[in-house]
Amino acid sequence: MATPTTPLLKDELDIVIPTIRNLDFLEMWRPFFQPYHLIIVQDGDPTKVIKVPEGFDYELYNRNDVNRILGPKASCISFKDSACRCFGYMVSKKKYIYTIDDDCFVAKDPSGKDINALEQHIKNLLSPSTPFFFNTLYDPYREGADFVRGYPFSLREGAPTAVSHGLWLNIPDYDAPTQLVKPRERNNRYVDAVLTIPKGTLFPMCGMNLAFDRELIGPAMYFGLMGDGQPIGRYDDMWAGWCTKVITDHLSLGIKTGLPYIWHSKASNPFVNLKKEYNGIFWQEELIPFFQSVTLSKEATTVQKCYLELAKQVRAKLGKVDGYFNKLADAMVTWIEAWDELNPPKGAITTTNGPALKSK
Ligand SMILES: O=c1ccn([C@@H]2O[C@H](COP(=O)(O)OP(=O)(O)O[C@H]3O[C@@H](CO)[C@H](O)[C@H]3O)[C@@H](O)[C@H]2O)c(=O)[nH]1
Ligand SMILES: [Mn+2]
Repeated sequence: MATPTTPLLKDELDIVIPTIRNLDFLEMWRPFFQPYHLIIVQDGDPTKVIKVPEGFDYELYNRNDVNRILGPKASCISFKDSACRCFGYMVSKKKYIYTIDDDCFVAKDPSGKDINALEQHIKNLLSPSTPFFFNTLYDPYREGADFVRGYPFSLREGAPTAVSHGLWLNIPDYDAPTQLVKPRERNNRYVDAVLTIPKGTLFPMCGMNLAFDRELIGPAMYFGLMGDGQPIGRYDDMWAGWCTKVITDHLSLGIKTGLPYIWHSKASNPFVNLKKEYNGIFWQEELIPFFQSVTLSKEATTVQKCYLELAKQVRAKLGKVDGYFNKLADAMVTWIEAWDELNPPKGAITTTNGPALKSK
């Protein structure tokens, strides 16, 4: 009788789910997610009771918990926007994070087999990336592939993978204008590939189906100031992705995109999205050149140091685009302070009582 295998990274990975809805979607993921610990970040009204399906090991945080745990530093955690999910990254104690939206379901591959998205993300994270030289046969570490002729042997060791960015079948993650002109467009194209995003190239990171190595890049995964009281929304994951990419480039880490796919079921309202996004659509024409021009010093040897240097440059160069970026630069610093308070270096004596877990 074959001994049951322990799920990969069972005790080293947390699944972070932001939610304002219910968590029925977990039933479909049960075969893949049940062995893992969930961190549920309940957004919106904290008096609303979110039912977690039986049999899952979880901790759940609502806005009252965020305020209780972070005190005044809670100001850096967005309210009424999926950006709140980054609070889950901060309170986790695990090496890896997988975050997924509550309207994302198990997709099927072309053979009709259910896709274990978590397993593919783990494979992506546990194998190196190739940011310094593009391999035309895609992921060279994958079964049945390799480096192609002309690929320098000195670069074949690759770089540690910090982020694994998955994709979506059915409802693609389009911005509001695209959603408005193509309301019925569905993504049915399953591309069987995992690519490393080359060094020096930015990308639009979507938080819907995303995994990362928290120890390599966690402090950079701040999803910004979005939603309630802010002039922008739905750019939380984009902001985190641009900050993360300049930092992984600087620290010689890799980011992969492609497999795994999930099935994205809900198209959010394009008119509501347009209101949330309109500043972002306009500002990003200034933000992209800013991130493309960012340089970090050789003293920036940790993610926190990189991030604080970045916050300084945001204030200096983007504050003139809009006063919002001064607030965001402050929030970036607060985020790092809160991160370091909740995640002191191993062996450090801590004064905080740590996050009080609300599990069952
Ligand atoms: O105020 C809110 C709104 C939503 N959530 C939770 O966040 C995710 C995503 O919500 P939703 O599926 O409604 O939004 P999409 O437009 O499909 O999401 C895309 O935009 C990104 C948001 O910037 C998101 O990551 C993308 O996938 C769900 O789990 C909601 O329950 C929330 O917590 N607060
Ligand atoms: Mn959605």
